[in-house]
Amino acid sequence: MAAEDYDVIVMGTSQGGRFLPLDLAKAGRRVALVERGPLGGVCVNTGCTPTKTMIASARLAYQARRGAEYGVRTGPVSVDLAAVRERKRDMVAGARAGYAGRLGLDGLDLIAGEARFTGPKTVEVALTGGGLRQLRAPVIVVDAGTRPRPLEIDGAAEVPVLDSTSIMELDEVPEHLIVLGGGYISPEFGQMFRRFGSEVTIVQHGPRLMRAEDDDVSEAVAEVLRGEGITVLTSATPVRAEPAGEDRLRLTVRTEDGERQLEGSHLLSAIGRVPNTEALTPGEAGIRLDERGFIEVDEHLETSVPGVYAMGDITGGASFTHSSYDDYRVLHAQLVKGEKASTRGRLVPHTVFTDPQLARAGLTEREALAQGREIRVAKLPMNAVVRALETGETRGFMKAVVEARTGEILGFAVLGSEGGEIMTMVQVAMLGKLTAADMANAIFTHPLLAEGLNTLFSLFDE
Ligand SMILES: Cc1cc2nc3c(=O)[nH]c(=O)nc-3n(C[C@H](O)[C@H](O)[C@H](O)COP(=O)(O)OP(=O)(O)OC[C@H]3O[C@@H](n4cnc5c(N)ncnc54)[C@H](O)[C@@H]3O)c2cc1C
Ligand SMILES: NC(=O)c1ccc[n+]([C@@H]2O[C@H](COP(=O)([O-])OP(=O)(O)OC[C@H]3O[C@@H](n4cnc5c(N)ncnc54)[C@H](O)[C@@H]3O)[C@@H](O)[C@H]2O)c1
Repeated sequence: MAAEDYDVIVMGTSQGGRFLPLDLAKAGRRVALVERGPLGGVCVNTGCTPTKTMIASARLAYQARRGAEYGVRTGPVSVDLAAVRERKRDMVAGARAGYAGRLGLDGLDLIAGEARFTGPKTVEVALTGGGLRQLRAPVIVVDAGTRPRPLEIDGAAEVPVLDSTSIMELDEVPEHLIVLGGGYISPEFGQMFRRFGSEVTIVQHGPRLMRAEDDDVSEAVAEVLRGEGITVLTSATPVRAEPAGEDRLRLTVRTEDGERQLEGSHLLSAIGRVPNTEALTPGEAGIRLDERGFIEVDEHLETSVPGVYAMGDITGGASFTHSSYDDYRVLHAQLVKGEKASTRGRLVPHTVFTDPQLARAGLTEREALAQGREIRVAKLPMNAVVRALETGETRGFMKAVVEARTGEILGFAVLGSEGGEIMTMVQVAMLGKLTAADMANAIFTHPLLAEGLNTLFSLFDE
């Protein structure tokens, strides 16, 4: 079968995969866009959009139960998970349709199917509707993402194991949800389902939740979760799963005090993600993978094969929608505008959508010390922020790490109400090279959460 020639082939329709082909087609290139799943990738379909939509329902349930604290009487609160799911499905459908509506462009061929490399610049697509197509292009962009890491413990095949996608399709609130993992997904879903009414046990094999954070930060997150009635087990490794009577399962975990058995109604595995590289057969093109199976790229996002680029989670870097979107910026500059662009030195923040949110930009205290920097650290509990007191959202704290001599802000973490927004203010200050003194002396409106930043950064004056 003769190959069809294109200027560019893009695989995957996520952050870059959804914008880059449009830009390229508008610039007069002939583009093939190949997608094996629903349009929009993980973020829109099974990641950010649905989770944050469901988290909003969970927060409302939580707030409703706290009504009396604010002098507001509410009746008993119950959650209709099927209705929560419906709201989530509508949100996802809307986001997906919004993107699909923009695709009708001359020069852009959307091909539904699974792409695989057959050579450095040739791709075969197994069409969703049956049949094959052969494509060829001098430039190929891979935005094929990741999927949940499968649980590989004894008995995993004998019990239903939910992942971050299937758990959002439940229509009844689990009686007791056991969550494996202590990264991003586990606390977001753990707290969500606790607020929906489940008993929740989090099993984290590391000694702390969110190990990339400083100890005091991850301890505070665990405290918040425990405060809502979630059992958080750390240094606990799942070793075996088995059925335990009707609709129940038993999980054996290895802890420092020996083996322990947990019984629950549902099991969610959130133990990380693996790259979608198998189906892609990158070896056929000579594309080098790292030891974890992710695609190796340089600072320009070019793989070991010139003209073949990769972006997003499949490159094994920060796994966020905004970092994937920034990869798009880098590729847009190079492939559309013909400029040089790089991922080097970029400041990638993150926000975990627990309530309160955990957010960070820049270095942790541990990372700054490991770099041999002379630092000063200030911490302010959220209950010292007037707005937090007034709104009854006093859990958590803010933490700033600055260079001792110059006051340069090296890092900022917050566990607090609207933590992501607060962190972003400090991130902007970091981008603008403002110092701790600038933040201490700025006039912020009273009584905003932002005002707490005056107080936090003033602590460096003491
Ligand atoms: C539950 C959950 C919640 C999340 N919440 C957040 C959040 O709040 N904020 C945030 O920043 N990030 C969040 N993320 C992470 C975010 O979703 C990802 O970082 C982001 O989607 C990565 O985008 P990507 O460009 O790597 O591609 P992906 O979104 O992974 O999309 C890859 C696409 O490629 C397609 N594909 C794969 N292989 C092939 C092939 N061979 N042929 C054709 N098509 C193929 C797939 O079908 C998919 O559509 C969350 C993730 C999960 C799982
Ligand atoms: N708010 C957000 O930005 C957001 C939300 C959800 C997911 N995400 C993205 O999705 C990605 C995947 O999230 P995740 O939480 O699955 O992965 P993760 O890599 O963040 O965390 C995996 C967790 O599983 C634990 N673990 C690993 N193997 C285990 C095992 N065998 N048994 C028990 N625990 C084990 C690890 O110690 C770690 O705590 C993240 O990298 C993140 O970037 C982002």
